[in-house]
Amino acid sequence: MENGANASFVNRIANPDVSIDDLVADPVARLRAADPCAYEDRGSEDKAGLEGDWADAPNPSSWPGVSRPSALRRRGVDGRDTPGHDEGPGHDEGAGAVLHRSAAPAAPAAHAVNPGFTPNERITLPRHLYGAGRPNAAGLDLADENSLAALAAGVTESVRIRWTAQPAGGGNPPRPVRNPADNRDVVGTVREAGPADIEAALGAAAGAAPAWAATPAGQRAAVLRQAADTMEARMPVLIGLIVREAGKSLPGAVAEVREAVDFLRYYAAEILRIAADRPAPLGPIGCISPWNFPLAIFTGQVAAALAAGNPVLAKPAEETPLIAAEAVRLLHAAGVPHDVLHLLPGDGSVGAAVVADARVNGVMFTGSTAVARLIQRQLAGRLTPSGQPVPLVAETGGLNAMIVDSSALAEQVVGDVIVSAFDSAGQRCSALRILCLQQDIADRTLAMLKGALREIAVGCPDRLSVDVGPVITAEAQDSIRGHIAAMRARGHAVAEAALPPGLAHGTFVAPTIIEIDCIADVEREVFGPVLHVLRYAREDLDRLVTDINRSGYGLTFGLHSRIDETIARVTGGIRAGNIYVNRNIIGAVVGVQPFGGRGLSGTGPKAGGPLYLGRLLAVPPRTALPGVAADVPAAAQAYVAWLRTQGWVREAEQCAGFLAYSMVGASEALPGPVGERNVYTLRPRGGVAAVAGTDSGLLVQLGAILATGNQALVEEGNAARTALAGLPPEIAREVAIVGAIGDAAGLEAVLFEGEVDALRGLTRRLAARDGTIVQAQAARPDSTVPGDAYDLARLVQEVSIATNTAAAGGNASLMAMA
Ligand SMILES: NC(=O)c1ccc[n+]([C@@H]2O[C@H](COP(=O)([O-])OP(=O)(O)OC[C@H]3O[C@@H](n4cnc5c(N)ncnc54)[C@H](O)[C@@H]3O)[C@@H](O)[C@H]2O)c1
Ligand SMILES: N[C@@H](CCC=O)C(=O)O
Repeated sequence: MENGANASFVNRIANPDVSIDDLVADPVARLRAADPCAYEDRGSEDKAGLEGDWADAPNPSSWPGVSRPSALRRRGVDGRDTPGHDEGPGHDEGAGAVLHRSAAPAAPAAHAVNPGFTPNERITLPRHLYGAGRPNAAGLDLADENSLAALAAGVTESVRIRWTAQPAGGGNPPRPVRNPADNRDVVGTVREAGPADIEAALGAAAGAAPAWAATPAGQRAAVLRQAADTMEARMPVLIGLIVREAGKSLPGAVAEVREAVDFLRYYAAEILRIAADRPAPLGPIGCISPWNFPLAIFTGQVAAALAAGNPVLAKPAEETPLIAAEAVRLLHAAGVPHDVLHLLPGDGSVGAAVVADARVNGVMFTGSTAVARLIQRQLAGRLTPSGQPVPLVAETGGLNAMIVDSSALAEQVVGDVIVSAFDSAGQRCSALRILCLQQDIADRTLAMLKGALREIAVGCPDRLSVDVGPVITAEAQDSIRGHIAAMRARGHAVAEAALPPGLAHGTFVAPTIIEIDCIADVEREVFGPVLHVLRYAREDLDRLVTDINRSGYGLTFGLHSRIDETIARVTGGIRAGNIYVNRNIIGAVVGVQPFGGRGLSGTGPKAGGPLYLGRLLAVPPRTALPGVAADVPAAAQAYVAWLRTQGWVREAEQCAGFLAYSMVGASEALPGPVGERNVYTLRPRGGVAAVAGTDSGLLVQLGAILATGNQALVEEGNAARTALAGLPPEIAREVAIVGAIGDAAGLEAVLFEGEVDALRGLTRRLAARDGTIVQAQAARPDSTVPGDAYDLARLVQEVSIATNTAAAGGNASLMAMA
């Protein structure tokens, strides 16, 4: 079964009703017999491009465009006369006609090929993967001619629409939004928000906060679900807009709409899950999003904030305001009141004005690490009405690596690497930046990668044949090209794909591979189609993991290996939020692979994960993951016992509560497709500072820190430190006495108890630091319930591990089914 037995073959070989003759029958002959017209007249185009290389990849997450009908090469999916592009035959035909004539035949239904076929009831249908309460977002089969006809009609409609984006107040004079694949194509116009628009939106949002907070969770969830249904139904039109405004490929745009729909349904389900706690919202939230997921991330932030009962000031990226405006129109139409959700298009200055306003009680930001730090500095010193530092959820960039050892299957590695590095023209925070190949297999794998590089089709992404579209702006293009030129000048070997002619009006960058000598050769996140490749010796594996961790980023990480011990060792040692084993490292699915990083890559909580809504509430639910078994460290238990022996009765009670509510060490398998195992796990964060004005406060903080498996960092100048005298050695080991908290290495979070002015000062000191964004959490002054003084969810590190279980020898879980 090793090496390439696919799941259906494995399933059939285990079926006693399938004869040997049937099993070994030629599948092509079988298809022809089922539909004599199938595969006629496709000639040599069937073998063109990547299709032949990847079509059999067993990974369910392989490049979504691989099954595209290659007969559509060089032809706009909407039949539009796209200027400057090579027009294939028939470009002047109507869209439906073009697609109808050139699309691949729809695959015959399974029962037509195999008359005895009945679906296995134990294999969940895609729509029901996440249970009855949350339908999976519908996809769009780009190899099916009916789907393509619907897509063509939607895209054509999308081209006819005069897309606009503006704030409710009217905004500044209009400016055109151009297609990055062809700057002569004006997609629509945006009126950016001016100071009066921002002020009006903030005033209205603050005024609307009580009513939205009082709206029952069920009603808010219903509105989000309605928006999800509308968005799903409108998928083809939205795809047309996303492709033109953001330069996304057609498969990428399908995934984008699906992710947005999933976010809406996920957060609707989540608010219902925790509604019994009657969670109180924070108040107006600023949602600031990037251009690279202009619908999904924009919608995800907004949906979460709305679900939690907060009004929203939504600031999309300046490059992609049109799709954001359409999402807001859909949400308003679904029932979100206009004074609750405000679109504020504009550049960073609009975002900065929202962040600066005292009425804003939380900020959700996705974008660069540098801007996240600016926002933290702007928020420093401000507190919410409940006396907490204003929450900042920042999801930022990554220097993502993949390690491939000599046991990995080269063909599978190459497919996963090409997708990870070059899908979306490398413009994903999750994209693979550094590939680490074990020396023994490096030459062969690199040769295969360079071969695959030559096969990547770069071009205008409105064509199904195109794998890689433009980068977002001329500025981005210059910056990426500058990096490639600088690496070449430094003597690194560079291999570039060829750019086809006819792309002069777009901002394209050829997919590129650069060989490097060490991780430190890559100094920053290069946000484009550039893959760095490093060779390592087998005996240096641990050092390599350390070097990757040392970069300070921690977003995605990949490992290709067939050796279980290596998988356990590397996934246990790597510090990344999303870990992928024997598959590609992009395309996290909402609720399946909760997404987000650590260190320079983000603050958490993970988007599309169970802790997310808690951060958008004034008082988060105490038990974010009911029913999961934590693994509370022995030192934490011993600490509670010690407190009791010392007569700290109230403190011992509070800390015993922490033991009950700690989630550290918990692991949960999340639902997903067969052939993949998705485990969500909670690890200790690392160093957590205890900053307390009283002995009692410090003792309670220590209980929270130990209950979550972290190391306590206590300032040597802290007068309350004397309360820790006499700690038994097994507990004292978990406490480090440090100089200034702000300078402490490994600092991940801070617990605070004391005066308001001291808290304000602390937030300013934390914001002034470089490196990881560290936030403080103040003790709840009104806390009377044991385990309630601090939100323990903020002291754990969420990690998602997705493993392709079908990578070695087919899908064993299917084979094991009766
Ligand atoms: N971790 C994730 O989930 C994730 C997802 C997508 C993108 N990213 C990261 O985003 C970056 C690319 O996106 P980008 O170029 O749009 O990022 P960016 O930081 O330049 O901009 C992001 C948003 O912040 C706004 N902004 C800029 N300056 C601001 C300020 N001073 N105050 C408030 N808002 C301000 C921008 O207008 C935009 O809306 C990459 O680094 C990528 O890795 C991360
Ligand atoms: N969630 C997306 C990346 C978002 C950032 O760009 C992925 O998993 O590929």
